[in-house]
Amino acid sequence: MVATNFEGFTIPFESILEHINEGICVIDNQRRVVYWNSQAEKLYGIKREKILGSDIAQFFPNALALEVLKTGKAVEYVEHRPREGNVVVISSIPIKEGDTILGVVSIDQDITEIRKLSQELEKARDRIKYLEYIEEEMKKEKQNCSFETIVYKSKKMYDLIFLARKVAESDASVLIQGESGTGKDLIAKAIHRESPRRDKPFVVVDCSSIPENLLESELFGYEPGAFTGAEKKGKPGKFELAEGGTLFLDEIGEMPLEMQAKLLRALENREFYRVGGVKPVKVNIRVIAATNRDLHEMVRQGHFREDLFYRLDVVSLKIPPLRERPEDIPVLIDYYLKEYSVKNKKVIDFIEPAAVEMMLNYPWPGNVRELKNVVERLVILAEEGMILAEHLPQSIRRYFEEKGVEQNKTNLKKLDEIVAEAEKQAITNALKMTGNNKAKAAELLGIPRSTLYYKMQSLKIGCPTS
Ligand SMILES: Nc1ncnc2c1ncn2[C@@H]1O[C@H](COP(=O)(O)OP(=O)(O)OP(=O)(O)O)[C@@H](O)[C@H]1O
Repeated sequence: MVATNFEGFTIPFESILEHINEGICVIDNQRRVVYWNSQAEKLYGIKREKILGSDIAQFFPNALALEVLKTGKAVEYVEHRPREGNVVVISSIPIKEGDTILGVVSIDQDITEIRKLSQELEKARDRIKYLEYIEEEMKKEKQNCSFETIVYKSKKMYDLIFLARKVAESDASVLIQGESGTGKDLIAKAIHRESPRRDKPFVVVDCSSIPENLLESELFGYEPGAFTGAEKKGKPGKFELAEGGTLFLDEIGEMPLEMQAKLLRALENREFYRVGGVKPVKVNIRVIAATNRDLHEMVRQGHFREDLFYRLDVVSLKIPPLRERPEDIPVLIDYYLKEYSVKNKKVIDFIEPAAVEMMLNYPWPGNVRELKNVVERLVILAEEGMILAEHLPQSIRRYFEEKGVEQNKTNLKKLDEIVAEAEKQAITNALKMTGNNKAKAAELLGIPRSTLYYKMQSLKIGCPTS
């Protein structure tokens, strides 16, 4: 190796070339490898002793250096994949003396890691773009906050939403019934948002959470000084606050009977009295009521006024529980996976099939609310974008464990039946073979005679005719 002197200092090129990060290969004009540094050894896994002096084409038939040796023209930054998983960038420069080509030096830079990192970066960018996209889509849906936010695929829900959309255009009272978590609230809001009253208030009264003695003033408001502890100026009730819009009476089944009578009067006359008031207040509202109780049954038992029931139940919407519309489960899982992926900035790439299987077969007593919470939990617990069955809450896993035990019990019963069947067959055969001689049959079967009698009786075996 040539060394250059600079003011008496010999520059150790060999040592420098040995320690740089690029693989260096020099060939002479006979294509023989005359220099091969340690980085090239590492890069290509070929020891110096093996390659030095050999024709480079033996090791790299398509080596760029061969081309450069022919043309005498430098080629720079060409990407090359010498081995599976390796990416290098090669520059090959001819070594010339005048017009004569003496050889070629190639500088190979391993960019495998850089390439990997940039691919990761690209992937991360794609993920962010994906999350931004679904976030945008969901925002659009939420802005409407109408029927677009209701996720379903089942015929049952399709029919229900069809009816709800139709009724939204009218002013009819609506009674929404369904188990807790089936989406009564969601549908009530959607009806309001798609009704001509959409720009007016949607006022919610949760009849189950207001103490009985306050319910009247909550609904109808009160006049100044109506009762101790009341605000001096008096206060408008929910009826007045909903003027022009929709009053949503949630958990109507919890309303006390006495209050039901007052509510009925207000709904029929479209006017009411504030507590302590003497002047009737006129209102223009639409009423939507909801309950998870069986109102029909409550009417039958005298816990709910029949006249109020019919007043509210002009249009009846019964939301089926999730277990009765399993086709909705996958779309709901998908929807909430997207929602919580965005919220938690996590992309889910994989869900263990067992987890999906369990979610599809679970009866969801808490309906969509329960499913939504479970999916949120799964996204939070997911590691490296993977959701596993073990991430499901105990309640669901226990359900399947218990089901497994039941299953085993029935399998055991089957096993008993199989054994009895086999015994019956063996005894019948033995009796046939011995011409119904029970002593001989017992001997043949290797059991005491008493056991044979017992088995014949319990398995209801008569003496077979041959
Ligand atoms: N079809 C659906 N699509 C999307 N989300 C739904 C659907 N049904 C219910 N949800 C969601 O499930 C949760 C519970 O729904 P909601 O509060 O409307 O139920 P509910 O029947 O009013 O329950 P409760 O009787 O306990 O008040 C909400 O977060 C709601 O957004």
